[in-house]
Amino acid sequence: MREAGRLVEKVIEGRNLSVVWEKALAAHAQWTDAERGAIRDLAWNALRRYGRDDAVLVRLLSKPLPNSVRAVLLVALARLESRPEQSYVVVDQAVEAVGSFAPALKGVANGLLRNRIRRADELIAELEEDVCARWCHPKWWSDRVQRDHPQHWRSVLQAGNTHPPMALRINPRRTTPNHVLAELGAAGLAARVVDPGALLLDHPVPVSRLPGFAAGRLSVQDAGAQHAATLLAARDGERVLDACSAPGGKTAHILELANVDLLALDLEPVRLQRVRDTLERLGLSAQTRVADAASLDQWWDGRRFDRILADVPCSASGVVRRHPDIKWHRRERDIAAFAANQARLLDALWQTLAPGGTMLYATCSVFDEENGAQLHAFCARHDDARRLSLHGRKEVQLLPDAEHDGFYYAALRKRG
Ligand SMILES: C[S@@+](CC[C@H](N)C(=O)[O-])C[C@H]1O[C@@H](n2cnc3c(N)ncnc32)[C@H](O)[C@@H]1O
Repeated sequence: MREAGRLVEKVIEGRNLSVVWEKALAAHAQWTDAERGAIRDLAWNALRRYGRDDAVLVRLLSKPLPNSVRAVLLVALARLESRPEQSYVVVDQAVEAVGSFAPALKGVANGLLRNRIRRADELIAELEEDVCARWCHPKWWSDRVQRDHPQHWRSVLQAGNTHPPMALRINPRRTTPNHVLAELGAAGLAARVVDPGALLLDHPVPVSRLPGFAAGRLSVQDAGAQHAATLLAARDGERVLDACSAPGGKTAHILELANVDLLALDLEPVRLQRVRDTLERLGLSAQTRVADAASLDQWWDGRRFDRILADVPCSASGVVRRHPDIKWHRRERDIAAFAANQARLLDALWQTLAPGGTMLYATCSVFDEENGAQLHAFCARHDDARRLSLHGRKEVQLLPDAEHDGFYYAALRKRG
């Protein structure tokens, strides 16, 4: 609980969860897979529920506590919710964790958690009126989801607070779904096919337990993300641009499905190296280049592409259960900044698309400003752009659920 508390403490002080997690892993190479999994679960769950449990702390504390103690209490409050049958064990663990670095505050921690157990019903009733506490999302965020998805806003917010599913992508160049299902079964891992080439594990496991991963027979990729390569539908011999490619899941999928000449760009050198590593593991090849995709003079040689995947940086509001710190760090004004950058990328990339070519626009957002409204504005600016139908619709908005994360896709054809 102390280690999970350290992660939560850094996040409430404004740090990025993925970065602090990578650093913690590097500093504790001795942690076993089970320890890593347990610490990760505790910290991620606490951050998914932060809006609610922070409101509980506000109600139960009479004076402020150091962030280190608050963080352990947040971990313990989330645990009390998920394991009510172990409530007194949770209290003991939390008190011991606080005692290890702030012995004078053990009593406060103990009293607060026992108070939370005693007053559970009363607190639930009080928090019902507080939107942030009720939905565990900032109010501006839940208001926006409600406005953009009036039919489904509750399920979107609820999905954002759950443990995400773990999906696998089969590399058809090396194996088949049936073969992978058999290999997983032999390793004691139950899974089912959810889309052609996509399997959903019944229970997430560390990658090291996946048979065939190192040999490149499969990859971990959300089932919703796997729509990108199939919707792009690149054909053998085409010239393809993956404009924002890192860490490379979609790049690899495109290359698994067709023999194309692919250029993968990304702004971040460290992230682009992950694309190269992934391609090597899977036995695939592409040109890779560090560049700002919108600055054509940095990277474009003037030869146009038949297909472009623009999987642009976005709010990540469709994958928030995987990155729960995002909910608390984003500000509403960030969404307009993302949308402006997306428009800049789209306008630049459009120039590099061949007449008759296709650009697939993708985000992992559920906010309309980055999705439908973005495409609407793009088409108003470019009279040589025509929306292509995707599965009979002008766009695909996947909302997060038990099988996949939230993604948005729209395809544009350039007049020939
Ligand atoms: C949504 S992620 C891409 C995920 C990737 N397509 C995949 O499936 O693995 C967006 C990526 O865009 C990169 N990026 C952000 N701004 C960029 C820019 N101006 N030009 C190129 N890449 C950019 C980020 O570094 C990040 O890796």
